[in-house]
Amino acid sequence: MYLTKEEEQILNGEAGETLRQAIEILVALGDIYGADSLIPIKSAQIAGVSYKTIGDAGLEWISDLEGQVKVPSILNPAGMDLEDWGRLKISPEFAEKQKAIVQAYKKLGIRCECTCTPYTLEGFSVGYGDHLAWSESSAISYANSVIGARTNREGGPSALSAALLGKTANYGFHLEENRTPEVSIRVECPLKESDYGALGYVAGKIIGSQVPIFRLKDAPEKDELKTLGAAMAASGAVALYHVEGVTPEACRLGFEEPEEKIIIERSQLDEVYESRGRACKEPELITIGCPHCSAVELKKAAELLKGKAVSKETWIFTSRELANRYPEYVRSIEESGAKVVCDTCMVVSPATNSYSCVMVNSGKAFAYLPGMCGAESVYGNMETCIEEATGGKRKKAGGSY
Ligand SMILES: C[C@@](O)(CCOP(=O)(O)O)CC(=O)O
Ligand code: SF4
Repeated sequence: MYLTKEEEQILNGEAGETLRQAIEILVALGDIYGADSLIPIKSAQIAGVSYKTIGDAGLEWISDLEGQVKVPSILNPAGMDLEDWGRLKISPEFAEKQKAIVQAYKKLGIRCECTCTPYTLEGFSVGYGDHLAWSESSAISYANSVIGARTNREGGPSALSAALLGKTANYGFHLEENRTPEVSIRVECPLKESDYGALGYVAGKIIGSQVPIFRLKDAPEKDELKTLGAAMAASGAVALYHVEGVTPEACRLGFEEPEEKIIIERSQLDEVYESRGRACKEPELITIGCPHCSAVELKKAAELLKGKAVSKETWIFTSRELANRYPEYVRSIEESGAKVVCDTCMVVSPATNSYSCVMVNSGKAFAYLPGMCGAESVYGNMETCIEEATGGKRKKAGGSY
């Protein structure tokens, strides 16, 4: 791989040990994947924040790093709500470690709003064709597919290295030729909301890490694309997809039909919804917001919960910025007894590990909860999740239940 004189000096340790390590990681990846050079990036999104997933070894590594990131950089969800960790009964020991991890990242100049939907935040804009180094799989999929930006599936350490250098190795999805669809997926039935999560769950299992182009009957909304991509990245390893007539590259570049073709039927999606009888019958916990809820999703949850009371533990995850921007939605949700939780999620928080059956409206959470939290997962749309949470109960006049 070609390195500039300055990059050579960094590799020789002339800019300090942190940058030497960082460039070493990027050069190693570049050599493995055949990159010609390092290229500048617009931003970095760094996964590997929850103490539950990175542990003491991760904390130690980050704490030893020095210097400042060179591009706008932001963190993925942590293991707890950083302002109110007691509400999901996180232990003080965990909280101490988690705070230390976030502090260590902050010292490097990284924004500590912990979210997997950074593209919704003020001052973190991402545009078509931008090169990025992002590492949370749903955010990667959204940036690549829905925005038309360019990022590989970075790991936490490589995204952090890229943030510190302001560069990444030029291979994979940074190159136009690797962004062409390899398989076409036709779906004839109409799709709505959580159907896209079910579709992503089914599609990801079939296509693994291929780049698909979807031919759909309806044009999905942004949140539906978010949920589709998140699920495909979890049940498979899809980092980029196109939707004919919808996503920017499909519209601008007009791809040819790939040779490999798949048809997904309604019955395959129905099987995901039918998980309830198979896995567990009685969810003890309801979780919404994987990926983190958008303003539209928060509003919908608030409307569905208005005047109702939850009888089961119910957590709704979003970014702190959106929760602060829409206090009226948060109020409506919390008046029902449900909790709006920021900075974390049902997958990376240790809180979920104390439940054995969890209901979700996310194909990604559906795929990950058994492995990452030891809980069976049950799939439903947001309405069904809220019905399950409230048991159909309405709040009595005067506010008592
Ligand atoms: C589950 C996931 O969304 C977040 C957990 O990863 P981490 O704790 O940020 O390394 C990982 C991913 O899918 O990229
Ligand atoms: S909410 Fe879902 S998409 Fe976001 S970090 Fe957690 S598991 Fe990943």
